Amino acid sequence: MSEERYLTFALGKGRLAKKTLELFEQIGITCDEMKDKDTRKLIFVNEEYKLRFFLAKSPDVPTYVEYGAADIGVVGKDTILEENRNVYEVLDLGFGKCRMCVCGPASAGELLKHHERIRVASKYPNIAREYFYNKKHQTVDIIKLNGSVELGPLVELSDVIVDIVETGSTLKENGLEVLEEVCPLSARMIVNPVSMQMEADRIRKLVGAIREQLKIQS
Ligand SMILES: Nc1ncnc2c1ncn2[C@@H]1O[C@H](COP(=O)(O)OP(=O)(O)OP(=O)(O)O)[C@@H](O)[C@H]1O
Ligand SMILES: O=P(O)(O)OC[C@H]1O[C@H](OP(=O)(O)OP(=O)(O)O)[C@H](O)[C@@H]1O
Repeated sequence: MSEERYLTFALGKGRLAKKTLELFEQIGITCDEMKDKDTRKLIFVNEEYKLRFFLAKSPDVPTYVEYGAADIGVVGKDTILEENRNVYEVLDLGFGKCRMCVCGPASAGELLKHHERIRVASKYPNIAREYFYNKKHQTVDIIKLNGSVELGPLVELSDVIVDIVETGSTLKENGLEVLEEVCPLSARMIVNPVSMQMEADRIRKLVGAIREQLKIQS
């Protein structure tokens, strides 16, 4: 009889990782080694269930999953939309809730209303392009930034930004506001299409257990 292969998980580093591991713990899947903040180890194994976990930069998670280097990934919907990889999105995990929004000074509202050719700064150029060109049919100039995107309008690099809003405090502290909502976001589970077939039973059981756990919590 062939030995069961490891099911590999790629988890986005940062805000979502802790919640993801908590959720796995609630359904009995533990990986204590991963909690050690000082470790330089990259891959963690749960021998009992034949699982492997690794943390990766969020935008790389859909890449690992598309190529099958990971069977399953957990990442924000923003990253899924931006990276547009060939993966199945199987579950909304319900945490990491926030919104993708067009933000700027109140005065930029007029520029949006009149479909002016504005400058849009964003860490998410593909989401910004999809929204302005395909949804709003508005020609804009998109400027890619890698963080602290709110600086864009403050230093006049851009008229508006497309960025994540959670509590709204970053906007408020910088005299900016939400002008339009692009879409709601939360953490999602994604699966490699081949793994979905080859490991159908294990993945179905896992997704079922998580879904039940999420129901209990809500
Ligand atoms: N306030 C928030 N700001 C950013 N992301 C948020 C927020 N709230 C929830 N999220 C979700 O958490 C995910 C991870 O965000 P986080 O900033 O921790 O990691 P990241 O995208 O890898 O960023 P970086 O590498 O720049 O730190 C986001 O992709 C998003 O789906
Ligand atoms: O509505 P809020 O609760 O204020 O959260 C939104 C802020 O958090 C994120 O930035 P992050 O902290 O990830 O840093 P970054 O700007 O370097 O990406 C996001 O890009 C906003 O700036």
